[in-house]
Amino acid sequence: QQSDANTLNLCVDPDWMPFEGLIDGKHTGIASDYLSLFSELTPYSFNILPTKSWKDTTDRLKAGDCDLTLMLNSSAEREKYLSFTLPYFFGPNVLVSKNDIPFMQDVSAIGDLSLGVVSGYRLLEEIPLYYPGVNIQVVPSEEAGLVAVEQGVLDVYVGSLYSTNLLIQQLELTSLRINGWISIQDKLRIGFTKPNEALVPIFNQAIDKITTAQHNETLYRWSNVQVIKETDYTLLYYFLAGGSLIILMLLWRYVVSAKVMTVLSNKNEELEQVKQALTSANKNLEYVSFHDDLTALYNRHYFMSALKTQFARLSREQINSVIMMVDLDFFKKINDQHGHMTGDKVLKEFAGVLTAALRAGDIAARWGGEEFIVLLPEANKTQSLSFAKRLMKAVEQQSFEADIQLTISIGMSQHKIGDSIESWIERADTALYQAKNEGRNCIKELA
Ligand SMILES: Nc1nc2c(ncn2[C@@H]2O[C@H](COP(=O)(O)OP(=O)(O)OP(=O)(O)O)[C@@H](O)[C@H]2O)c(=O)[nH]1
Repeated sequence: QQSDANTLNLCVDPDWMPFEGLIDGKHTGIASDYLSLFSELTPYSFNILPTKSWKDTTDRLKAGDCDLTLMLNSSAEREKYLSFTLPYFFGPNVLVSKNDIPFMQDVSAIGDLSLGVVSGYRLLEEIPLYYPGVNIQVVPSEEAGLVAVEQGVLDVYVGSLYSTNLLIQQLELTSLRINGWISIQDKLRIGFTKPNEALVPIFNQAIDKITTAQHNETLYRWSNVQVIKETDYTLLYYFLAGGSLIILMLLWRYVVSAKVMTVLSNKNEELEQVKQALTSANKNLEYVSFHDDLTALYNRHYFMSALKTQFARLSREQINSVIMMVDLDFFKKINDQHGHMTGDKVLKEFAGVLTAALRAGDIAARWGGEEFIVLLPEANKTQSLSFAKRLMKAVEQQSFEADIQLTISIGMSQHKIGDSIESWIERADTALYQAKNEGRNCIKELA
């Protein structure tokens, strides 16, 4: 249902502030900041199809009316109809209860208490998996869950720190406290419907380009996280007039509650620190597991999983695509003559030259040592040959560390009917072997 090739139909969650919302039909929240970034960093523009609820949004994604949604966790259920980018926004999930429940370090501390979870949220799939036996009560929305805790119908509610905290403030649910945290974090990604899964690597590249400063700016603009700790002094004033005995009693009560508040406030600080440490550790882990640390290109593991995601569609629709193996010639000599450190610099410089030559949607990765692999989806023979020649020329013109004159050998294979991922890569590898045997600094192709 795309209105033109570069316009995507976007469905959002109309009621999940500060992540996103539709206010008078206008998209707002953290997701709207990221939408502006994606409009700049990709060739796509977005047409927002208004929906009434998150359920309506998921129904329209399943029906294929929308092409994507911007901020959601992946889950086994959602993988059935969506393909996900890398996560780009991380946030903790917290436990909310009335004041009189002690601080809860994770879901296991809940015991027999009832726990409210919103219908359709991924937490509903994952909490029973990680914490079997918890007394879960399904609620229709975050607001309904928090109000149920305020009214004593539910003991605890679990949800995102940012959205629950905003709702507690907006609805003035002053008896509620953010009173613990759970180890299941939100890792929010873009979800594309299956017919649009080819866009995943393009948006992954855009996500890679978002700077830490841009992430932080968005987080600070919208999160405004102030864990609520207000004390109601009205009763105190009233009883003060009543007599010194009552004053003494109240003073005693006040001292006790102040102590509780201090403990709570320390816990909230701890929670904030844990949250920050978790967020950056997770980001780092994601990055390290998908990238090569020397060249900062994707690694073999990421390449294989991205290829797997695209392969079914390329095969099914018989889309012309090419795999290219690129190997630096006589690299051992460079190490031997100039040292390993110089060798490392040359590898990094080459990765820069390779990255600059890519089109949006191409995926390049370090295959191992001085060998690199490139997937050119939707490229015919002429286009891929011209890419290979352009790359060889760029390497020839690059002034590498220590004035090294580098050349490369390239083996290419066009995807053909009946190919498996392995047979396709193996032909590119054989073509590279031939290029090496025929004197290097050349391109060989196996159909
Ligand atoms: N500096 C550096 N060298 C590496 C790295 N990984 C692999 N190498 C070196 O790359 C060299 C590859 O040598 P060979 O497989 O003989 O290939 P070659 O010398 O490039 O020769 P041809 O590929 O046949 O042209 C070895 O000396 C490895 O030690 C790395 O991360 N840094």
